[in-house]
Amino acid sequence: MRTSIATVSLSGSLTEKLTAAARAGFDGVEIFENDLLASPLAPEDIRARCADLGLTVDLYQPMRDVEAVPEAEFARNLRRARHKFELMGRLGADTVLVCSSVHPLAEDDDALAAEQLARLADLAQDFGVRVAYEALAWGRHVSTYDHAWRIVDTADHPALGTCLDSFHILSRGSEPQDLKGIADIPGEKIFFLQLADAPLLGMDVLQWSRHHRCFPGQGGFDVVDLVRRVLHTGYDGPLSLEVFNDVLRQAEAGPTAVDARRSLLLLQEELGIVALPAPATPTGIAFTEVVTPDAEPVGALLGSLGFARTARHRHKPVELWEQGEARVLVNTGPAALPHSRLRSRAGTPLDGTTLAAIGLESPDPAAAARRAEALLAPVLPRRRAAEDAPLDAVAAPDGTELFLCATSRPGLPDWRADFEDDPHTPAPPGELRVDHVALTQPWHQFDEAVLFHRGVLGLDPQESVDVADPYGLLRSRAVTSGDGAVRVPLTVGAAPGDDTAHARHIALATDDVVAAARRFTAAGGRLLPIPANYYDDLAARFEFADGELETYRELGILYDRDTHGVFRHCYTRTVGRVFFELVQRDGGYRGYGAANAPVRLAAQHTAR
Ligand SMILES: O=C(O)c1ccc(O)c(O)c1
Ligand SMILES: [Mg+2]
Repeated sequence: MRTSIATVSLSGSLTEKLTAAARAGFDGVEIFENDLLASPLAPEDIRARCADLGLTVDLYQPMRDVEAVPEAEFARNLRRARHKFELMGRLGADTVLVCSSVHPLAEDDDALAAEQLARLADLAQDFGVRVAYEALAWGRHVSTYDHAWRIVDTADHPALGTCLDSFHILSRGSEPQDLKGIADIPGEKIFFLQLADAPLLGMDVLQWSRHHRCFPGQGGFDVVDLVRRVLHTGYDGPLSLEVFNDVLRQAEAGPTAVDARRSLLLLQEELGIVALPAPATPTGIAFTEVVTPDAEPVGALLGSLGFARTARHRHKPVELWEQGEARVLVNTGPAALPHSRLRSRAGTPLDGTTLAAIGLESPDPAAAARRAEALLAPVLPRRRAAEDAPLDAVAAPDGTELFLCATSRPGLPDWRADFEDDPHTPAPPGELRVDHVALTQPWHQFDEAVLFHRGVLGLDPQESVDVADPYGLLRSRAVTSGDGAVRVPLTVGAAPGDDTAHARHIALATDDVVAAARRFTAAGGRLLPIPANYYDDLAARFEFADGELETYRELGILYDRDTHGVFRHCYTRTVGRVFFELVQRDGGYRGYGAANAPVRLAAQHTAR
């Protein structure tokens, strides 16, 4: 099906919006009136620009407060409409959206609304234009799609149809009986279909619509079900995204358009109208990769955690550190350089150390890369050098490199083959494995990141939680594989220069966090000190065995429980923007210690 996007969903000038939409592969656009009014381009130039970019102008919108008004008022509306229909001819747009009136003079009179909309449609017809009437969820008298359709049906005019908008419909209720009426609308009378999702918030519907819409798959509405119902009517117009969102208004148009189109591809895949390579959900973490200008502090930290440097890359400045099943690459190559230009909030240069890549163990690396590419993820060069193994890798929205790995699997390229073992240092027999890898995200990319990890990698998003940081509020949402072998909490919300809240971390699972913490400190490692107040509160909330709480207090071990089990965890100091966590997950505990995160974040700010 054709896909379209409303210019209001993208930031920048009209030209920037059009370019971004075309580059992301959209077939058309809805031109929002304000974008046209603010553009220095004449309508004919906009039309030509769209044609050059391969875009059709699928809708001009909105016309407001047209119907069910006193005759003198309606005469003025027709005059206004004539101007707009002329403009649409110059623009090359054949459909105009009229949203249901919020005008104080509008009357609760369906017959009048139908009669006036028919007269509007008469005029539109003279200009070769069609009118699509849409119920705003907060319309004064018409606020539901079935009411708007009844009026259109009564008007019975070939140039008048309805526009369905998933937000207005689903924000008012999405029980099957609320949606049954869609089947009664003939497909050819649905002139347009606008799609938006939204998080389920208990708030005023106008504010919800104007500030919190998101792309399908990023909120809580069942947009797929709605579109399926609309397609059953025979509707064959475009699937068009109309997302009013405060964050997207500030984000760059190019990446937003890609995010938008990925959302539509996934929606069409669910509907069975687009075939994409099937997801090959990762089965484990093969490695994590830290880039750093100086391998020494990272190596010292890894050493205290019981890791040993077991191998080196054959032609790149990359070391492999191993302990148990956990593997960390330490890369001091050119990738480490751009980060060294980062500045902290205080303006001081940041240590560029960061977690820049993850190796995901994949059941089928090539297929996983094909799916990622089909979903518009940048595919990274398969070989960095002629001698390297041809590895499949793609970039996540934030630039994190995701290597799709087949570790020690015969017949498939093996990242491990690029490393030469140090004959003197075998991997230590430790017990650590990666429990989770926490990836902080740029503030404007959270919804995109969650959709990417779900749609591209096949990971399941978990509940979203808010975490208080001393200098902001962070939102955190983990994406996981069904068996928990891959767990990636995504976090966002910190000011860009806040290096504490932006630090990423690798959590290592152990069966005995007290023993692991003691080994770490005995090896010279320093754990993050946790305030005494925290332990006083723990004593109030839980009962502990004799001496247990004292041990946690002494080491800085945090404690949490859910309905399944118990979580004990502690943190190393931070190097640049990377730290480690030791975790003990017992009895099927599902979370990540979110209840403790505010204390941890405050302690990390203090430690800096
Ligand atoms: O918020 C609004 O005014 C508005 C305008 C046009 C639309 O298509 C819509 O869904 C909402
Ligand atoms: Mg709309």
